[in-house]
Amino acid sequence: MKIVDVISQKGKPILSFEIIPPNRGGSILDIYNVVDGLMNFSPSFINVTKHANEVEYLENGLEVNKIIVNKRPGTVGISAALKNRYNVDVVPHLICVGFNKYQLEDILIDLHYLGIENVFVVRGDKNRYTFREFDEHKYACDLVEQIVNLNKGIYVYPTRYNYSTDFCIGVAGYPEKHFESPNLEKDLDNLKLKIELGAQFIITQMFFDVNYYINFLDKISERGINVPVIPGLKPIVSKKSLYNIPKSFFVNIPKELVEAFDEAKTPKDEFNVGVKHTIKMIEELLSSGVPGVHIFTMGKGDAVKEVLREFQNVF
Ligand SMILES: NC(=O)C1=CN([C@@H]2O[C@H](COP(=O)(O)OP(=O)(O)OC[C@H]3O[C@@H](n4cnc5c(N)ncnc54)[C@H](O)[C@@H]3O)[C@@H](O)[C@H]2O)C=CC1
Ligand SMILES: Nc1nc(=O)c2c([nH]1)NC[C@@H]1CN(c3ccc(C(=O)N[C@@H](CCC(=O)O)C(=O)O)cc3)CN21
Repeated sequence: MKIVDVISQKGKPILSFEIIPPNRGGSILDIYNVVDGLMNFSPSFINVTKHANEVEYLENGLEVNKIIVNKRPGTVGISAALKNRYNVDVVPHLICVGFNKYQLEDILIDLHYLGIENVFVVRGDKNRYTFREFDEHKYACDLVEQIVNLNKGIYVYPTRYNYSTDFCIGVAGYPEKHFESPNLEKDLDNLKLKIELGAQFIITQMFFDVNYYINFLDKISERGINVPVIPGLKPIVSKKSLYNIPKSFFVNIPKELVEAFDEAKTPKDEFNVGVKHTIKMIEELLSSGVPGVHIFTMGKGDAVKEVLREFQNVF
C-alpha cells in the first residue's frame, strides 16, 4: 500500500523502521535476525537505505587497477525479501550520486515489477571516495521529477510502450537544516520544491530534542507544506555513538542527554540512558499528534525492542 494511504487509513500513529544493508559479503540472516524480533511490534513499513558506489585503487603486481565498488549493495533485493518474508510494505531508498537517470530508471522498473509501491528519494552522501557519474541528478528534487514523470508513463529512455508506474515518493526533511544549506529558510525552500514536484511524505533526519521537530512543523506549515512529516528517531545507546552521531549527521545533542551519558558508569547504564531518552521523545511526539514514528534501527535491535515495550498497543 502507499505510505500516504497507510497513514490515512490506520486511525492511529504508525510505526516504521529503517534498516541498512549488510556490508558487502555479509548475510541477509543478520537482517532477518533484527527484523524477526521487531515484527511483533507491527511496523507499517520498513525503509532500506541505499549507499553510494566508491572508487578504489587495487594494487595488482606492477599495475594499479581502479575499481568501483558498492560496500553495501542489495537495497532492491533486501526490500523484496522483506516484503515476501513479512508481508510488510517496504520503502527502498534511491540516491542520485553515482547513478545516471537511465540506471535509476532500470531500478525503478525492477521495483515496479516487484510490486513495491513506495520509494524514498535522497541525493546521497558525498565524500572523497564517492564515485560520481558525470551526468547524475544534482539534487533529490530532480529524481523526484523523474519518478513523477515515470508515473505518467514518461520514460527517460525513449520506449514504444510508456506503461505508467504509480510510486508514492518520500523525501528527507532536516529539522536542524541540512548541513550544506546556508540557513534553515533556504533548506525549507528546497523541501517545498520537492513537495511541489510531487513528493507525498517526509521523513525527518534524526533529532534529539522534540522542540526541533515542533519548530520545523510550524515553519513548514507556514510555507503551505501539508504532507505527513514522520519524525526519524535514533536511539543513542553508547558514549561512542554520542560523539560519532554529530560528526556523521550534523545534529545537536541536548545538554541533559550529554550529562546523563557523562554520569553513566557502565555500558548497561549508557544503554539505559539512551532507551529512556528515546521513550521520553516518543511520548512527547505522540502527545503532539505525529502521524507516526520512524526508528533508525541500524544495529540497535535490542534498544529498539526495549523502547517499544513501553508502547504496546499504541501503534
Ligand atoms: N543513504 C540514505 O539512505 C540516506 C541519505 N541521506 C542523506 O541526506 C543528505 C541530503 O539528501 P537530500 O536531503 O535528499 O538532498 P537534497 O538534494 O534535497 O538537498 C541537498 C542539499 O542541497 C540543497 N538543495 C536542494 N535542492 C536544491 C536546489 N534545487 N538548488 C539549490 N540547492 C538545493 C539543500 O538545501 C541541501 O542543502 C544526503 O547527504 C543524503 O545522502 C538521508 C537519508 C537517507
Ligand atoms: N547524511 C545521512 N546519510 C544517511 O545515510 C542517512 C541520514 N543522513 N539520515 C537518515 C538515515 C539514517 N541513517 C543511519 C545510518 C547509520 C546509523 C547508525 O546507527 N550508524 C552506526 C554508527 C553511527 C555512528 O556512531 O557514527 C551506529 O552504531 O550508530 C543510523 C542512521 C542512514 N540515513
